[in-house]
Amino acid sequence: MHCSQHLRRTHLSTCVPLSCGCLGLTWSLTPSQFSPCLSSFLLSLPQASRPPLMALAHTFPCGYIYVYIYFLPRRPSHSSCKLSVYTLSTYSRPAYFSLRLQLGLAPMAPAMPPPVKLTEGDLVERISKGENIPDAFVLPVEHRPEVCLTRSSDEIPIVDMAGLEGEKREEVLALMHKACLEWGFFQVINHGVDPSVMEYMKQQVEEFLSLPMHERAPGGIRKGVASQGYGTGYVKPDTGARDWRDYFLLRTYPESMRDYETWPNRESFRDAISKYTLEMKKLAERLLECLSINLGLAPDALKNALGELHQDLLINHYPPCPNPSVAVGANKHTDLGGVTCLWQLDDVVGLQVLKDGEWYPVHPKPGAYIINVADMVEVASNGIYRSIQHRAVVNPAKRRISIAAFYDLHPDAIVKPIPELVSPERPACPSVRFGDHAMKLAIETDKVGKKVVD
Ligand SMILES: O=C(O)CCC(=O)C(=O)O
Ligand SMILES: [Fe+2]
Repeated sequence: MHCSQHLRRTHLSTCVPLSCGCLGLTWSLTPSQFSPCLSSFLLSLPQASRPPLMALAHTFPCGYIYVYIYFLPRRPSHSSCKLSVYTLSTYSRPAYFSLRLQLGLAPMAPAMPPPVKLTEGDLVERISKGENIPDAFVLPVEHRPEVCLTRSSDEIPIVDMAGLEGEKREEVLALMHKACLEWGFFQVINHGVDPSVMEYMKQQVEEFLSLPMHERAPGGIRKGVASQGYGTGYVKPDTGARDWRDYFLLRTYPESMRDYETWPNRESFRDAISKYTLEMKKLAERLLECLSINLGLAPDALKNALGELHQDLLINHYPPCPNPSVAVGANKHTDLGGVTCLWQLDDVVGLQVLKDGEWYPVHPKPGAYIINVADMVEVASNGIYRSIQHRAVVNPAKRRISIAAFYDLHPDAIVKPIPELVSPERPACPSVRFGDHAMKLAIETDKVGKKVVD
């Protein structure tokens, strides 16, 4: 039987001929409809008549993956089959991999497109000057952010840390505990970070972002996921799209790991970074103490469980986006380390937190920090505290800047659930080597074979 006819008859009510002619069909099925449909068709064929060669390739017009399936004739009776090309226009990358796995193929297609090499001109900041957003940023429909108008960020607890020093201490700790359990996120005010250092940092960051690119990135645009410096987003394996953000990533502790070659050669900027990151270190350590106490542990329990601090600072720069409903600034993720202290610099909304399947915006509160539990505290707390997914959406009018200070770990640090938090009712979750965990993202990006900056 002619494969394409069988497929058409059995499964495709919406097929239309390819506009370029003769070779195949185009479907407009959703990924969830599609994957079971095609794979069950292929698997239902008797072994002998399964197409002997099937190659899948893809490209990203409009952010979708097109999958081409080539069937070559196996037997003379199949000669009429020749070569059939099926173009699947709504097909997401995870569905693509899962289809390949279901068909017994390696997750990677044999021939992947070569890595896309970008130059300075491809930073989002430059692209944002255009009227349209390039296809590389367009998310598959199911990943597009809805701008949530109904949820209020007031629901995310605000913890006044000034109360920790006085008679309200128990109340403040209890609020933090509740926030960690229910949200994995909270905001802090009166957090003790020197306001003059915050102001200095803000001014230096704004000045930095107005510098010409060769001064912002003296060592060139950041290379690869593991290096420091100024750069731009990668293709995300789960969406196939790039984030609409550029960023400056730097390791700040231990101090010996500061890669000054990638920092702009400006005394005041370096000074601001040093002062600011020291404040962030102190804040994170204080928070880890509170979280430890709230878990019924000694104040230094989480700090000891995480080991030496490898602090990373990420200055996120989200230029205005001509079509924010189809792109995202930072795609949904959890943070890798212990805790994150995030500062949204201006009055531009962007951060959203996932709770019970809904995205809640976190409106910037002047001078406040947004604190979130990250993956390694989830492990150390044996899952009592969870590292919650969040993302940043973009807008057409204003650029947005946020600064995240990550309490990251030595790559060899092995984080285990703290023994006091393990019980027969709550058996130990698996231990994690931080370096392996952090490399997961990079490896996944490599697997896809399509790094943005090579
Ligand atoms: O910009 C934001 O609000 C969020 C950024 C973020 O989550 C991150 O950099 O890990
Ligand atoms: Fe994050």
